[in-house]
Amino acid sequence: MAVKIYDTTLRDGTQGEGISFSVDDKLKIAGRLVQMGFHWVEGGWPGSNPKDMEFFQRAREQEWARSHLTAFSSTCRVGQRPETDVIIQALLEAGTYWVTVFGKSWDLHVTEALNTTLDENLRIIRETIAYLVQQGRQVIFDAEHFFDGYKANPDYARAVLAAARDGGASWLVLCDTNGGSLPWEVQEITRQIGQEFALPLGIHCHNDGELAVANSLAAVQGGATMVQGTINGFGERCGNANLCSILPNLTFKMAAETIPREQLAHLTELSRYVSELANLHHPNNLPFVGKSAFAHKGGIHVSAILKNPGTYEHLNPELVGNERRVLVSELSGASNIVYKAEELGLDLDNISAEARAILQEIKELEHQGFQFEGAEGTLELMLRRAFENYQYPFNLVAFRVINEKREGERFHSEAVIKLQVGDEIIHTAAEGNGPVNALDRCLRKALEGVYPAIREMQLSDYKVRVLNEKAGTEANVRVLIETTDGHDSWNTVGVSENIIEASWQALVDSLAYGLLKRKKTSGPQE
Ligand SMILES: CC(=O)SCCNC(=O)CCNC(=O)[C@H](O)C(C)(C)COP(=O)(O)OP(=O)(O)OC[C@H]1O[C@@H](n2cnc3c(N)ncnc32)[C@H](O)[C@@H]1OP(=O)(O)O
Ligand SMILES: CC(=O)C(=O)O
Repeated sequence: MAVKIYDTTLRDGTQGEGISFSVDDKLKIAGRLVQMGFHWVEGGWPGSNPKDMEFFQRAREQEWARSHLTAFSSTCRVGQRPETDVIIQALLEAGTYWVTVFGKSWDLHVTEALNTTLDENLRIIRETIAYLVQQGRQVIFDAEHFFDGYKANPDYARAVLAAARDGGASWLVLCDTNGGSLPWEVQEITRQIGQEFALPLGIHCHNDGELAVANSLAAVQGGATMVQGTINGFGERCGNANLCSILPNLTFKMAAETIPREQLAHLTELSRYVSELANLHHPNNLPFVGKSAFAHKGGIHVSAILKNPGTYEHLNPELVGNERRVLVSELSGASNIVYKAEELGLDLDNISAEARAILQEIKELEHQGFQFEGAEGTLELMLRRAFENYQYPFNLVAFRVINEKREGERFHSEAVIKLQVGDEIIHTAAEGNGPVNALDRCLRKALEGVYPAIREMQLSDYKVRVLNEKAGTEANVRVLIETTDGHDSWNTVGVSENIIEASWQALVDSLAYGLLKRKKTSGPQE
């Protein structure tokens, strides 16, 4: 079975709240989709806005390989003829060989939204498609609200498809525009339409009932051979069918021929790239492509995947370019420690007494408020201390922070630190706009001469979480710090009832871990 993949991220995806791509972004995304072998890329609606018009002008200079670029539009307006309708003329100006036209297939929409007669709707669909075909275009017809329309008035919904066919459409796409249909309805209605119409069928689902992926797969079971959707399920209201889930399900579970299998290994990268260009967080729990899609936390799970990954994974993550991860937390068993130690290249003989001891320490620290799954830097330092006799590159002798606020003057903080580095004692002082900033500056000042690599490390995020709010200002706090060296970033954690001490722990780990990473990639420090 072959199923063609039609991407509408650049059109229906941009109808999602908070999503707006520049023309450059759209061209970049289109380029990636082409590289991966998507069959159609719907670039936008040229009659809607100048940005989409510019996209189609610039898209002519881009390489389309075996993918088709398609431009989207409504039919001509009620009472108009396509040859004089501005929206249809803009569609032709886009200059694409493929065009996608949507029309109403639910009688309610014809009378209420279009405010016209059922016959006039059939006329604008038929005449628009016939005109576009006459202008040398291949037309995909999106039958808007098809499933709702079919349930309300099946004869009229069929008449709409017949009008599109008679106009010369190449594909009939059944749309679950309001996203409220159920998989078995979609499968059965698609099957019935497939028996009545000789044209190939497509499916376009929205996710309002959280069933867009299931409905798209059901349509394929019912005979559809084109699936429309978007990357990450972006789209109007709750979004469209997510192609990042549909593609692996079709390919690996339903044995359908879609895009080349080797290209599916770029799916995770594509999904994250599109989120990045949309300036949106990439949800960890996205199936197949999310950071947590193959992350194992419970000790029982990790123990089993060490024996056979298939015990808790429905698919090999490499097939979609994702990776298996093991998290360490209070829900870990010794297996999580063994897995993590192996990943770090530490010499650990299976489940040893040391592994059990460190596991116990982790559970106790999490009870105090530490959270290691979000602080891989602190965790790695702990494991290396336990299994490799890792020594910190510096040790605290003492520090003092002075805060002063005088009426009418700015808050003033100053830190003084005494550190031991090898045999040397380093004594420094620095000011900052707050106590943590003063400590951070002072610590760097003390260490930069000995470890110049620290100059490249910047604190990129600092989060404080009060752990037992009821204790008020006496509460324990957790400080999570993210640090970057411009290429990579890492997280470290500290917990104390004193926010300065918690910050100090996380700060020290952030620099120590940065130096460790540096040593691992480029050998010993200068
Ligand atoms: C199901 C879907 O997702 S379809 C795609 C929806 N996407 C968008 O709407 C985004 C792009 N849209 C736009 O830029 C604008 O809405 C435009 C340029 C298309 C139209 O703008 P305007 O001319 O100002 O009209 P407006 O948006 O207020 O109303 C839509 C008009 O299109 C008509 N219309 C709706 N569907 C169709 C159709 N399939 N065929 C013909 N006309 C249609 C409506 O009846 C309404 O006409 P009216 O003003 O005479 O009542
Ligand atoms: C065509 C379309 O976007 C829809 O029916 O949802």
